[in-house]
Amino acid sequence: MRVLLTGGGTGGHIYPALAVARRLQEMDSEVELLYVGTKRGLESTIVPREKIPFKTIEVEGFMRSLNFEGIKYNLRSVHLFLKSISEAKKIIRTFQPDVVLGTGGYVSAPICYAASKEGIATVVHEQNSFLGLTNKFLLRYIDRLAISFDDIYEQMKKYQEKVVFTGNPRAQEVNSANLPMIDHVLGLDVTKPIALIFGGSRGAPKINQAVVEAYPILRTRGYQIIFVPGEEHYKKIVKQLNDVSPLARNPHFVVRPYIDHMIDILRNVSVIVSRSGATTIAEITVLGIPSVLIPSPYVTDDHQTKNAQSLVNNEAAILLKEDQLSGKSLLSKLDELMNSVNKRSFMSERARELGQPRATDQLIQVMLDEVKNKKK
Ligand SMILES: CC(=O)N[C@H]1[C@@H](OP(=O)(O)OP(=O)(O)OC[C@H]2O[C@@H](n3ccc(=O)[nH]c3=O)[C@H](O)[C@@H]2O)O[C@H](CO)[C@@H](O)[C@@H]1O
Repeated sequence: MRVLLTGGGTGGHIYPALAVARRLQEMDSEVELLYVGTKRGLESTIVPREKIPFKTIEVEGFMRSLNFEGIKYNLRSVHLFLKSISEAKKIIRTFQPDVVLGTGGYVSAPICYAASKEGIATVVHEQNSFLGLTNKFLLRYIDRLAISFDDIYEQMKKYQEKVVFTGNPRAQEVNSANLPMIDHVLGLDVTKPIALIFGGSRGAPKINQAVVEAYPILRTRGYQIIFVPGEEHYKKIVKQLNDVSPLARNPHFVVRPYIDHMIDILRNVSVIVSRSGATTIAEITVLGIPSVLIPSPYVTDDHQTKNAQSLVNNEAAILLKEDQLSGKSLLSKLDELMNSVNKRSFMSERARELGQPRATDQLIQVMLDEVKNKKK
């Protein structure tokens, strides 16, 4: 079977596609994969490292504001989009996939559109509790839309028969990974609580700033912390922290620009402080990790607040709004969780109730069903 995967820009769109890729390879050693992304998206570094054949096309998003600059930018995007459809068709005709899976981000629009026009089984996965712009556009052309939050169903209107609930495939991957038992991770003792602080796949300056503000007190608490400010912000943040107190003298406070093998870390942390991107949510719930969620207010239709709310409503996470985020509030939420085993185990159970441990297999089944349907 030949499977074309596409999706990108940020990790939240890439890791679900990779979870499907790895599971397909486990199920069928003969499966042929091709991943199509853009040069600028994170996929251009993440996917080749996974040794999955990778091709790029040029495509850009649209600007929401319609001032002169916005219109100029959007005209260029329309031009690129039309060009990218013919590039996509070429890739599809050469690779001849049995099925195409799109996991969102601009790049999946021309690929999934072209695939459906070429009569190929096309499945799109939406990670969020809100239908993204790309997926909204694709809905009328594709065969199935797989979703991760039930309440999105209402937004589908006349396309509801295409919608199927699978969950986010990254959940099954992090849950079923066969990892050796270890006693240390990044030099920290896994038998004692570790908190992981990060701001999605690209880092979040406001979260980074709050950590820098909290650091003078945080370092004296002696908590084990893994802090991931994001590649782009790493150098500046390390300098700011070192100015307060050299990191070398605080071995329980580990800072990394990006974590390549997040599964190893996730399986060994007791608390997470992060944005509420949908794929992070899928990981937190399936593993039952207590969390402090700080939704990004800069995303479409405030969807990260909706993502976070699904956990908060089940008492599985603490919500910290960005406008209330400071060194002080971050420290107080961290204290609340790091100092109470009972609270952590209660939240852990509540989070796990929302986990989706069979999501990859369910999504693959939908893809296989569509391949069969096309052959009928
Ligand atoms: C600003 C923005 O547009 N964010 C969107 C983007 O977020 P973003 O890409 O940040 O997505 P998520 O939080 O959903 O996923 C991040 C992924 O990156 C991984 N990770 C993160 C840091 C690191 O060092 N190493 C690593 O592997 C996480 O474990 C997770 O698997 O896509 C999500 C899924 O559509 C959306 O819900 C978010 O709203």
